[in-house]
Amino acid sequence: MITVTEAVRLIGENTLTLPITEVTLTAANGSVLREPISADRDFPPFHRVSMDGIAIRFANFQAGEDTFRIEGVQLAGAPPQTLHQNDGCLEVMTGAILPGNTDTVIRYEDLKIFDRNGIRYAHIFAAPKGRMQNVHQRGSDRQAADLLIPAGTLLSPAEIAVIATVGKTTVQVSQPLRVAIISTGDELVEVTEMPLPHQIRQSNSYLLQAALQEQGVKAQRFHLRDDKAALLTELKDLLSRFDALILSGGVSKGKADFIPEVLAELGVQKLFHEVAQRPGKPFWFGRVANGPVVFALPGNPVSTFVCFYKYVRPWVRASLSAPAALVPKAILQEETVFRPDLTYFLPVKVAIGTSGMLTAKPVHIGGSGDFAALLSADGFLELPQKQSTFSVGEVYAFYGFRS
Ligand SMILES: Nc1nc2c(c(=O)[nH]1)N[C@H]1C(S)=C(S)[C@@H](COP(=O)(O)OP(=O)(O)OC[C@H]3O[C@@H](n4cnc5c(N)ncnc54)[C@H](O)[C@@H]3O)O[C@H]1N2
Ligand code: MOO
Ligand SMILES: [Mg+2]
Repeated sequence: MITVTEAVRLIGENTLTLPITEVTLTAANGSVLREPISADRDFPPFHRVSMDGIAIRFANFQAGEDTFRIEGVQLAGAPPQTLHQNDGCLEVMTGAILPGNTDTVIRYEDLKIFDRNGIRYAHIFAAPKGRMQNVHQRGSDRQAADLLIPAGTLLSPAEIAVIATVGKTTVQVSQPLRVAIISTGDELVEVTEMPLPHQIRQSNSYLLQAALQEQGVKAQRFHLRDDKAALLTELKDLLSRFDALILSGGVSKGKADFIPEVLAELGVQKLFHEVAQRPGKPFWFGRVANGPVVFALPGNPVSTFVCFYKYVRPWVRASLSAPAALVPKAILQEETVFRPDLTYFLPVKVAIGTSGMLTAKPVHIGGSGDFAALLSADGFLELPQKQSTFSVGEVYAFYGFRS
């Protein structure tokens, strides 16, 4: 049996580097960027008018002028005009380039336009604060060639907008991770079936599929019987078609717990079996040399759950070259005693305390088969192996499963 820290290390040493693929911008959301994105021009690329109104030379206002003859209109999208008379003005619209020979924009709300002898004037009644008022200055956000988005970023709508503005219609991202979720067990029937008294509907593969979906991974589900020959044939096929297999069930000491021996027969090298933790002690992990990775998670649903968030999710993110998920700390709210020499993953409900820190209240759970108890929890606190009494006010790593 190995420690949680050892298990994390061994899994971390077996992250994959996925090949790069080029996708269209419209299909890139949720993928991991594999090329840096730089600014092709300054942001903004010209002095951009940011309010509808008029543009003047500030020096003229400073010299005492408050009424300006309107020379014309500068619309957004029109090539730049130039103010001809120093004491004149041009009407300007949000998004337009600032006209030549002007440096200040005054909003329509701060002026009055009137007509005298067929000539239009703007009279300002709220003094402009200074040069470049209401002008979004060229290069003030980013400069041409600045790095905007580093490789490894998980693309979200904010990145998609920036990639669009630099003129890229396709982008290099990580190829999708091919994951098979495999539930095992003769007691399990499909969700659509009516279980007999000695059967249950299977839920772990749905849990895993949903949790992977949150990481942008579309996994396929399979179900296999506790039949050694069938397991050998089916798992052999799945190992040849996927980057990772996530199994649930069949890894403990039962008469039908065939998974470790079947994987060994199929040439999957065992990296560990059994981790000093509760729940999830019978967790098995291995890999085909330079090939697919196999997580064989214990079947009890809460174990599957904990092992996913503690081990599988970080591996998925690292393999996608995505940044690691944040693991905040939370302040324990109730004394908890756990004597076995194991790391204990305690289900908790969290809140934001008066200090602004996360606080964690233990959620009672009837063992690792009681997954309904997780409906009242937000995640798990990792209570370290070396300690047995965990006091109020102590802080521990919190693995949340609600986004
Ligand atoms: N003699 C021992 N027995 C057990 C030990 C042990 O150390 N010595 N460990 C216990 C622990 S801890 C766990 S966790 C389980 C792990 O069992 P397996 O990985 O072998 O899983 P199964 O036996 O197939 O199933 C266990 C339990 O979980 C239910 N299950 C399985 N798959 C699903 C699914 N897809 N959806 C819903 N529920 C599922 C299954 O029906 C069983 O009730 O072993 C202990 N035993
Ligand atoms: O992992 Mo087992 O779930 O401790 O019951
Ligand atoms: Mg078993």
